[in-house]
Amino acid sequence: MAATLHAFTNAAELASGLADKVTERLSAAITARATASIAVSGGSTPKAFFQALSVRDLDWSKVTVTLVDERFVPADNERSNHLLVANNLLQNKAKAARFLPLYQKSGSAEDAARLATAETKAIGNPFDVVILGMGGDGHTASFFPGGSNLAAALDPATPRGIITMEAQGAGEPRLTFTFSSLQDARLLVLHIEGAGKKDTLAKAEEAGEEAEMPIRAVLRRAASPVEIYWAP
Ligand SMILES: O=C1O[C@H](COP(=O)(O)O)[C@@H](O)[C@H](O)[C@H]1O
Repeated sequence: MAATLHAFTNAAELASGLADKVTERLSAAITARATASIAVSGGSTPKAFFQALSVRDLDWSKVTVTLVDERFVPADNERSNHLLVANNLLQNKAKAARFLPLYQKSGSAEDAARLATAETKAIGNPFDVVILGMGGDGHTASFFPGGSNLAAALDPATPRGIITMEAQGAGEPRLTFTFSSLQDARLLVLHIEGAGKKDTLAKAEEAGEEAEMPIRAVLRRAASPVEIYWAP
């Protein structure tokens, strides 16, 4: 499915423009189905967007928020994506939203993935909105080059749900929604910032193995069009 690039002059304009787009889609979902769902990424990029979205007018009590991926760490760990979302998105008007974490207190990441898959089933398919990020190595969600479960995570036949991932560039073991869970979102966004990420995107758009740059799976095979939000 073709991708569309939405280029902004700076990060603040992007945060506001993306918050407007997401608000519109979540509102439409509430009107159509009385509920709305959004899965967001962690990392350093989405903070300003989260803050902009948190003050938007919306019936947040009808919105379920979850994560595209998470580190296998509790929510008080400074590297937790849950912590980032709690501090920046689940504030202001968005405090009323329901949050479903991927991290579960359990003996192993595999057990946590099973529990999180069961917990998040209630959200319903497909997600109304998915916001992906991308690392400089071409990973998205926790689909890391060289990842322990990369082939399964990217296989369209792998069911919706959460899978574990370990990889050299990942730090802690990860929990990530599978490709099949994310690729048909009603609004599928790739949010990237900076010249370096634009260069990474250009490289990903060239011929090459998906396993080398897993973002290629999304760019090439997602059922939904990919809306790329970028600012320098
Ligand atoms: O590890 C992760 O990194 C990517 C990109 O993060 P950024 O710091 O370069 O913005 C992110 O999309 C993913 O959710 C996160 O777990």
